[in-house]
Amino acid sequence: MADFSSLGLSDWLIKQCKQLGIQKATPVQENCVPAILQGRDCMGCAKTGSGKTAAFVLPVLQKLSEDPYGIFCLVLTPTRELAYQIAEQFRVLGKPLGLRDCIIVGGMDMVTQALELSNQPHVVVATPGRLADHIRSSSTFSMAKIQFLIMDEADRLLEQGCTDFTKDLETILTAVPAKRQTLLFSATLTDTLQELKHIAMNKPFFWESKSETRTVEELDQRYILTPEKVKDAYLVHLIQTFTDQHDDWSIIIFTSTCKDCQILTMMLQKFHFPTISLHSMMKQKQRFANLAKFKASVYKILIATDVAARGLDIPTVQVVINHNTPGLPKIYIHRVGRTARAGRNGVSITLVTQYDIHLVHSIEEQIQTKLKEFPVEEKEVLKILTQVNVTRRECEIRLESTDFDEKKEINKRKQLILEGKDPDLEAKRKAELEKIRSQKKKFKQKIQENIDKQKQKQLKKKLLKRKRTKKTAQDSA
Ligand SMILES: Nc1ncnc2c1ncn2[C@@H]1O[C@H](COP(=O)(O)OP(=O)(O)OP(=O)(O)O)[C@@H](O)[C@H]1O
Repeated sequence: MADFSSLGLSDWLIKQCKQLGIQKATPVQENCVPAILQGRDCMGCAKTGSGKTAAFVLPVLQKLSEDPYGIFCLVLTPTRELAYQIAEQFRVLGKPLGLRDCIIVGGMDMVTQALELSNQPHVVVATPGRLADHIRSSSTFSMAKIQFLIMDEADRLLEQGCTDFTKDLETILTAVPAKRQTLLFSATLTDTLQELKHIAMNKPFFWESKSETRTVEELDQRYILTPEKVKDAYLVHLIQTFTDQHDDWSIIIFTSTCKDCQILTMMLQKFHFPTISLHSMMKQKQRFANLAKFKASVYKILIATDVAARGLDIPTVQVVINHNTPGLPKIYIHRVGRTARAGRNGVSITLVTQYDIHLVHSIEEQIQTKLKEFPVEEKEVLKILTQVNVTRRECEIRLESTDFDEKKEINKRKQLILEGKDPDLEAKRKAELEKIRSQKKKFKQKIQENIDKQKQKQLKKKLLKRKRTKKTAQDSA
């Protein structure tokens, strides 16, 4: 690992790093910092927990100190919690500069944010949706002079997943100047490289950590094969074992849906585990409060959806449990990357049902590592099976008696309205699309059936012809 002084960083920044216990540059910092200081666009792809944030924060602060003005730098990131974490790094490292930052994320007061933006902060850290709203609705601030556009978790920002940022990114990209430095970072950049090259247009410096595996060596990656019905009993057993054995361990459990996240939280609380949840159906203030309590180890277990899968840096997390096997290797890489960060050790355990085995194979292929089985005393699990499943059912019934599903529907409708769509028309459009899709499927099936029939006919004809030729040959012989 290189000394920060050899990277071209100023003494005050090196001193600031030292105060934080950051002595030597990690490879992504060693390679990207000099290129950024030279004024180049940069794409950095390095494993989770390898210090990508400081790789862009440090050179930006150095450039800012040479010519301080606002708004100098815009950082985009997919989740609200991550925006706060990045802003914190800017604030801590940029303290000697008297850095002014501003966080623009959904779920928080828009008027306060507009005021902060009009005060020309040096650095704006934002999620795309809320920033685009401000750009569309306000003329009290300008992004026209920014020198740096940074996209952290850049591949997620470009993905058209459950949250599609495309339109908001278009709005933001028209508000920032063409002459700028663009920096793109993620642990999984490679799938979206071509799209990203359109954003970082000036022959970007591309750096990718050279390693066969895509997860860190310090991570012990395990799986447990379990029938769906026994999954929760395994979960309770695992947590009981870890909490019995380690006082200071924190655990993140990832679930596939907000509802599952809520039910599991209720269930583990019933078993008196110090559990708290994080998902997108919660009010933003509650989300921040829960995360803060987990970070402070007031609660040792965080149950979360993929809203917590990327970027979050919580050193006490020793274990990540995937309650569902992630459908995409990329999601797996980010989830398990919440532990074993910055050279520490960690364990990940993925609960796998018989229907998920193909997913595990594609994860293993991508990460170039075989997951090992996690040994569990099955007898112990079976002992608690009935109690766990009864408790889960009770929690499900309790949740059904609240307006959780209704809230979800309302949230969906709210989101559509914010996007300028009519929820009823959208529902109709979706139903029609579904109808067309199923008609197409039926049509395809019919065509396939016809092709198969024709093939069979041709085959029969061929066989018959062959038989006849053989017979004529025999006759003439
Ligand atoms: N040079 C360094 N030496 C030691 N620790 C470092 C160094 N640089 C950063 N760190 C620490 O490493 C941890 C992980 O860094 P960071 O959050 O930037 O990782 P990342 O690469 O962005 O991970 P992810 O892909 O999960 O977002 C942080 O706690 C950070 O303070």
